[in-house]
Amino acid sequence: LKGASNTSLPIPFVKNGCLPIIGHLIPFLKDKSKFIFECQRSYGSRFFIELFSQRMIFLLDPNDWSPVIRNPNLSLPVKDFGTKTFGISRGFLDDEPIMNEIHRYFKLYLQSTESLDFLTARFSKCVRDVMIQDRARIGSHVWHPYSLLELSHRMIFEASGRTLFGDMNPLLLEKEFLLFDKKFHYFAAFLPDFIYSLFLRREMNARSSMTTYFNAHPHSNNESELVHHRAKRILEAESRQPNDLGASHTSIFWASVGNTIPATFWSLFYILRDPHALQKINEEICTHLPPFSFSDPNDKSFEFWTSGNIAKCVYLESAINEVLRIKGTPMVSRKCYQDTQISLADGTIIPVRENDMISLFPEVVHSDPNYFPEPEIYKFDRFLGKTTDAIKGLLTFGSGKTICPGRHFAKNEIKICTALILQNIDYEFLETNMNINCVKNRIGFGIAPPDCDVPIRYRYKE
Ligand code: HEM
Repeated sequence: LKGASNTSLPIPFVKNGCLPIIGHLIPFLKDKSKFIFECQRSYGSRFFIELFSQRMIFLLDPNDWSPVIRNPNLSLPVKDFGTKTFGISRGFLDDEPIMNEIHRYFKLYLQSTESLDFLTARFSKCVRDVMIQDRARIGSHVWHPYSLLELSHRMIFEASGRTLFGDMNPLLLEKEFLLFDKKFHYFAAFLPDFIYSLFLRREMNARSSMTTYFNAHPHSNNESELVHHRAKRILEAESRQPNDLGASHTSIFWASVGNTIPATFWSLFYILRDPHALQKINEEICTHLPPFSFSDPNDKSFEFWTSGNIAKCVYLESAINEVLRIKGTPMVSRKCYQDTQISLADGTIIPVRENDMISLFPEVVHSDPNYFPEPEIYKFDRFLGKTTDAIKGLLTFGSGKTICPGRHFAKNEIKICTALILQNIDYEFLETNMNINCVKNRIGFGIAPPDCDVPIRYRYKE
């Protein structure tokens, strides 16, 4: 075993499932959750594995997380994501001044109260527009057979694309997005290049089509400030290669919908089946968020759908946080960019080499009864009065300097879709007692979609 001779770490090397050259790649890609929990049972909360020649050190005890998050030599492998996952050139990603500026834009244009309110109201309007079109297509008060994931996709995909990118038609990219998204876990696993060109050619082509589209349309009318300033800065950069703008837009496009669609699915899946949650959430939506008119083109009710008013829906907030806990299974990965050491909670010091990866796996905490009593049960009011940022161990959006900058917008998107569906749509589940799990190989990248869709029928209320 290659890794065994490498052991200079004071923590065990996992022997199960390790093959020559590729190391633990197969069990890791197949079902991360199962593999990590099995390793935890055999080796405790600290162990390491190998993926090709890279060491991946797992620290599953949340008491060990803060020295990792705070260590300046460890950070989210943004450059690997950029190149391997989205095809951005390495030279461009190495341009520190540009990258720092773009990072600043994330804070400024996704998180400031003014920008967040603008994006939130615009997103509400865009979902309303999608609903108006949909209602015109299927008619009002006519039952339409569909499925819950499709409905979540339909409500989020176009509205989110238009909110960020302005007057473009996101549906032109839908087929390519779905192809790429289905195999996203391979792109985010940073595999050797030949694997992509040999086995994932269709998905590579789909990604290229999105890049080409965005290269040809760097700006659109009514684009968000984030997209506007980012595109402008990228176009000015001397380090930029021809595809970098399109690839960077593709990365934001994916980031903005790749997790929000499954999160909305799970939110509806749990809330719609819980009469008590439905009653409480319906009451507060009715009080704080004005319904819109399907017939009045000048209706401006979406302007009241601000972050402030949405935040008044405290049961909805708690219900969404509970979805983020029960289905939020990211792997918070930090790459080591310079040899360093980490001093863990019990005083153990771990030497970490350049190129090692440290992984925290919040699902271990999200499903720990010491943190969340009866963790397997969805309790819509579990987080009443608490915010996700304040809850120790709930790391659905990552942590530290690179914590997801879109998290407040993402939560508003999920809430808006859920609220608008409750306000405007009657629905019925066509099958009860379905046993639905997450797509296993998507675990580790945020919120995994369901492994099968849930048949429903819906109709617009009169
Ligand atoms: C439910 C939805 C979402 C989930 C679960 C999610 C989760 C995450 C996670 C886990 C990270 C890595 C953080 C880290 O390891 O420190 C991340 C990064 C990021 N997310 Fe999100 N995200 C969501 C929605 C969004 C949205 C709507 C946007 C943009 C509009 C967005 C933009 C980004 C960006 C730009 C980064 C990279 C940050 C950096 O380079 O520092 N995300 N997200």
